[in-house]
Amino acid sequence: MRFALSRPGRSLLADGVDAAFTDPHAAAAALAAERVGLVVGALPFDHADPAALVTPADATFHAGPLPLFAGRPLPRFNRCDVTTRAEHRARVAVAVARIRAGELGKVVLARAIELRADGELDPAEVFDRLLAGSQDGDAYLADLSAAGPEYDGAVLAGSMPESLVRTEGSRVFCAPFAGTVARGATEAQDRAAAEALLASAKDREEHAFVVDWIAERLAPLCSELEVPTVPQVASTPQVWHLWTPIRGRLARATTALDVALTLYPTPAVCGTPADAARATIAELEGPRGFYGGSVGWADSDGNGEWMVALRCAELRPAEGRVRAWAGGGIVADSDPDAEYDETTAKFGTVLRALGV
Ligand SMILES: C=C(O[C@H]1C=CC=C(C(=O)O)[C@@H]1O)C(=O)O
Repeated sequence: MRFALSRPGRSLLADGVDAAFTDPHAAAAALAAERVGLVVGALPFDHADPAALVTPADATFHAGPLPLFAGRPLPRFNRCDVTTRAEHRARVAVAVARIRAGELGKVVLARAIELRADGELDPAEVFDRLLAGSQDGDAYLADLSAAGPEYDGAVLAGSMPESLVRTEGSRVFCAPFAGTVARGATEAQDRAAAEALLASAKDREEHAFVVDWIAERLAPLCSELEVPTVPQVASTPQVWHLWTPIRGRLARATTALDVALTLYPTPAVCGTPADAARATIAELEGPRGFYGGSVGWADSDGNGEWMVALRCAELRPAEGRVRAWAGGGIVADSDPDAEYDETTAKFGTVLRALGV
């Protein structure tokens, strides 16, 4: 399996390679000129890094989520934290100081963990468990080999309902997520957590940066654009998020990949102003690879969907190695301990899938 995207509405499984692209703009141009009919794969967090995009030899669309495949046992994993609690807290404190000094409005800081498998690591099995653990049938898998020798045999797999962009011909939808609270232990605590999130000025501010960014970039492309002013709440099994459904109509024929390239990385994974946020992330974290990028597909008829690459792990089956990231949006009122705990809750998606 080279590529899989499971979504509640429409899913795609793809295999084989007819053409490969490290430059996403070349892939978008090939789609627009109808030299290829379909492109699938992953975009890295940093636009300067190579993408892992292919025109697959075989592709099958499914109505609704993908079915679960036959389960094989996973190996056991030994875990180590790449970023310690103290390091993450210190990074958050630096970011808060810069935001309070007016250098930045928001920046998303992530930490990484690494896991070593004691047996065969099968990406299809990890994908299956991510899908089984999701609430609404959301999961993705993208072979990263097309990005070059550094990624030979590497696979990105994750599960998160945040859709960067979906296009159906001229119709365009975005579902930005930002602002988080962990799920409550009882039904009453869970409901109270969601209500507190909706009422949180800090989380509303964090969320507004993302909605404003998307609206600003979509507006020039659209003849109609609907941007709700009040967010809603949505859950994963681990956390509640604020999210906003944005809908529009594209003024000119374009591909979903072109729209994704215009929008990503949004301030749900990077920050505002984008250049200052990107520089802060590079300085405090180092390279992110494909975490915070996007995974999806686009066809030459203007259809496609690109997910925000979050709640994910990069799998290196030949080395039995897994690296996962989780981050959070930092604004002026962010608290370093709460931010660390938020990343712990977000890691739950990948760790539960790996049985850790
Ligand atoms: C950066 C991540 O989540 C983003 C998506 C939703 C909520 C977020 C937040 O509340 O900080 C983040 O912007 C991550 O999962 O690593």
